[in-house]
Amino acid sequence: MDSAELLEEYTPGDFFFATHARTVLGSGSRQAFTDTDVVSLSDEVFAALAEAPESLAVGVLPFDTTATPGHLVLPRRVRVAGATVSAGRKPVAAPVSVRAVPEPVRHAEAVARAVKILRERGMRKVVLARALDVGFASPVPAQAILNNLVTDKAGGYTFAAGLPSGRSLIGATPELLLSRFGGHVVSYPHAGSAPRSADPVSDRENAATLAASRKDRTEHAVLAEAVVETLRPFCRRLDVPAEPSLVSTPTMWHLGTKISGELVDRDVTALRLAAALHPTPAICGSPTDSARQLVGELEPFDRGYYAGTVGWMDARGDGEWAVSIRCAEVDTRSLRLYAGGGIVPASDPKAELDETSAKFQTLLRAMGLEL
Ligand SMILES: C=C(O[C@@H]1C=C(C(=O)O)C=C[C@H]1O)C(=O)O
Repeated sequence: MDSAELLEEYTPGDFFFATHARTVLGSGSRQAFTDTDVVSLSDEVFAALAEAPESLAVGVLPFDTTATPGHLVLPRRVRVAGATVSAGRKPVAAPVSVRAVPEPVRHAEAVARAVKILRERGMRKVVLARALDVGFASPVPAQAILNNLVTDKAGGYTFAAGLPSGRSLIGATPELLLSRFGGHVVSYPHAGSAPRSADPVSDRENAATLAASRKDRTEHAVLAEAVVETLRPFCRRLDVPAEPSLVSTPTMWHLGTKISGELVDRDVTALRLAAALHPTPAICGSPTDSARQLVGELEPFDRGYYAGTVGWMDARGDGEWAVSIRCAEVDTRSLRLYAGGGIVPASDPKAELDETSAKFQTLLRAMGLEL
């Protein structure tokens, strides 16, 4: 089966996950698992895969795994092909309404409050997000949006996943939470951001400024340290570059650290490892519990499955789990786009607001919108 056909066949409710190496399409559900205890969810799913070794488990974990259930399915039909080649962009009808939640100025105020609270409480980082609600006159063309994300090469992991509500999470994220193939594990945390520019000179300047930014390097170090600390007990060897590198998508520059290791115990599955890492300070903060609580205090909405993880696992326990950012929760005639950014005591509210606007561009471009 060719990967372009899998993309063409995607219908809302299906699971779709495309990387530079493979495209996975899961349709229908022969068994579904919905649980707020991620450890038992991982174990249940792994046990079910043992009974259906030719299948895959696919799905999502939410941002707040204690409040919102993880949702995984063994699809009725799983098809896997090579890297996705797209046949070209598709038109997306213009929306009839766009509303920021909260108002941009309120987001900047929340960032200013976060900066103050971080200093008062001695916290290192919190990630604050905002949303855009977009309404359409006719059903949202989810397949066309997914198609355009693939065509734009908008992120290393282009995904769509059905949610318990019947809605779908659709996006293209650059960030790998965890992959496991045999004893080999990789995590590629991203933190520290700057927008791309159409002008090559300012584009290079933005990248150089990011690479040299003390604030962004601190923000990144908090994340890389947390990922290393969580993976260390599971690994007999862990390779951690001393310096973050510059990574890019068509819309953003980031600082990324590619961490790879060899597992002590191959019985630890990809999903268990992803659940142990989640929520990293890329999307929550540090310390984790205080940051999660602060997110609840400062954001005027529930994140649901934004800033969670999306991916697949097989019967060997191998799999790939990406951080579910640069995405939208798609309903019948509306969708909600999310974008967040890491706040540290040295953050500037206006710059953080601009960073979320830049991050919205991944989805807005796929929808043919210039905002
Ligand atoms: C939270 C998001 O992105 C995350 C936050 C980043 C940052 O603060 O610099 C960078 C990459 C992502 O880990 C998002 O896109 O919504």
